[in-house]
Amino acid sequence: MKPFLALTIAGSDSGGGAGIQADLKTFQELGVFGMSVITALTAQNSLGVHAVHPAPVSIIEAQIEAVLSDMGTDAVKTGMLYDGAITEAVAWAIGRYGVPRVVVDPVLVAKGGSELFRREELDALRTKLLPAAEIVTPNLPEACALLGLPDGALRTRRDMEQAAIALLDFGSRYVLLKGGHLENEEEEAADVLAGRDDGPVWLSAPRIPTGHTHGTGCTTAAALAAYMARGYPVAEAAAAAKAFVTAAIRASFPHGAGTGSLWHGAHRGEPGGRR
Ligand SMILES: Nc1ncnc2c1ncn2[C@@H]1O[C@H](COP(=O)(O)OP(=O)(O)OP(=O)(O)O)[C@@H](O)[C@H]1O
Ligand SMILES: Cc1ncc(COP(=O)(O)O)c(N)n1
Repeated sequence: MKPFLALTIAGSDSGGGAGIQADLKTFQELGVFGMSVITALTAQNSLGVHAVHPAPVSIIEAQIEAVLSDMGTDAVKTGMLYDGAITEAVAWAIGRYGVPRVVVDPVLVAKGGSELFRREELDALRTKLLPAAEIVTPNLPEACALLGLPDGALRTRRDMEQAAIALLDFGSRYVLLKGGHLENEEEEAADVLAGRDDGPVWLSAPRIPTGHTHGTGCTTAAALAAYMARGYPVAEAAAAAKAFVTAAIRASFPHGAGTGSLWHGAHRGEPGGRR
């Protein structure tokens, strides 16, 4: 048996809840063999990002080359890319190796507000990477930044639908706009999926009353990539990823003194707690 393969190109989170660590846990949970290209090291815990050390572009290119020239992959997921030069190198390599399915999570800011990407170099994401994506998965602040809108400009479901459709102009086939940050949606955590050929579809789940949501975005995009690696069409992969992340948020736990982590094994239904 040869398993399906997925490659994450992202930053390392020492706390284990987001970035490369969340992605590899999610791939494994969903029966997909995970591989990784590390773009940056972060010293991170529940209280925030304490230090960031980007990798040189040459070692990022070497990691991608090592994996894709020999092993190949069924899907790629990108996360924290830190700056324009790394973004361009990743976009180029994805194009060179003809990666079949590409999920771009345009990570800009961590939960606590630390910048994980150089804002002034956002054009590299817009013009180089988004056209290579089958699907891009911004949260509301990321959608505002990509569209050049002021932060907080997207406040209603109608705003979200319009923004998701507008984001398609950057060239991806689909946009999954995540509504975790939509403050006036008390009852539901609702995301909208827009496609070039399909009208917007809403994916909703009950909003879970927890502050322990470190890594929700990475986990969603990684689950999407895992299901896409397994051959699911985008709409089915997005619905399955939503179910996976909702279960992981429901089983989230205090992990440090600040924002706690998701439990990626929750979908198995096993109790994860200590005795
Ligand atoms: N409290 C919650 N209960 C249920 N689902 C949630 C909750 N918060 C976020 N979600 C869901 O989690 C997924 C990730 O969305 P979110 O908007 O939080 O991503 P993100 O902003 O990229 O993550 P982060 O804020 O960690 O960077 C979405 O499907 C969203 O609807
Ligand atoms: C290395 C790294 N990558 C991404 C995020 C964002 O995390 P999320 O949006 O999933 O909370 C993070 N905090 N650290």
